Amino acid sequence: MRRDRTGCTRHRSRESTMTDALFEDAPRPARALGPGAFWLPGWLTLEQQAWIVDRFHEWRAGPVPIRSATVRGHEMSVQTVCLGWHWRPYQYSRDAVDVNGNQVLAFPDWMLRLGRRAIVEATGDSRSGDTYTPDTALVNLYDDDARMGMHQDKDEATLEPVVSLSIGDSATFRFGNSENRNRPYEDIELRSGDLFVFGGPSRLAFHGITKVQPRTAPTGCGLREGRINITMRVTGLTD
Ligand SMILES: O=C(O)CCC(=O)C(=O)O
Ligand SMILES: [Fe+2]
Repeated sequence: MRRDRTGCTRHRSRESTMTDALFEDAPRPARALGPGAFWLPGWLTLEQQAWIVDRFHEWRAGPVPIRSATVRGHEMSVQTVCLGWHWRPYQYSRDAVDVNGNQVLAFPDWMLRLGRRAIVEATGDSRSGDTYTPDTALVNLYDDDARMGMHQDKDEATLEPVVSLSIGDSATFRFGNSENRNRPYEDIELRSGDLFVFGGPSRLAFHGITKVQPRTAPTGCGLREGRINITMRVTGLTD
């Protein structure tokens, strides 16, 4: 038994222990996919991921239960629960008028602090940590077959950056251009613990999830199957 770099416990044969030194997982350095778009692999520790998954189980139960939003008569394959403001295609409200009319849970303080740290570490701009004030989070749950088509996050009244955190199964994230959903785009694999930030000139880039890789969630992340993605945003709305 050994622990890998992410603290993940795995059972290993003697042979695989020997070959690890030869064929380690390639390192995944932080990188920019475009101006204002930053990918920081392995940003959350397994402990943080498991703690957030515990919170997710609280959120999904209510006061507004997790549900698949209906877009032009079709249910999305992803299920969503919101914090701070409730999102439905294509607007925000405090009350979940398309679910049960209840007010969504408040946006938690710890998530505000996490969002600020994410922005500072992604952009390298320490001042942004004082001003970035996300007031909503969309928490998406993907099963093996769930996808999210190419879209822009444009229901917010500001162009403040979006902070995205992934936990559980890996997924193929397609990050494109701001003109349309076609090429040029780049496909990257978002794994459990990865941070992705898009703001500035990339804030309105089209993006989506083309595939979830079942059974790739690392041991200890809190999810045995499926994928959670949290996107924090600044709605720019007031009551
Ligand atoms: O699941 C993801 O990584 C992306 C989610 C997303 O684009 C959204 O919720 O608007
Ligand atoms: Fe999005």
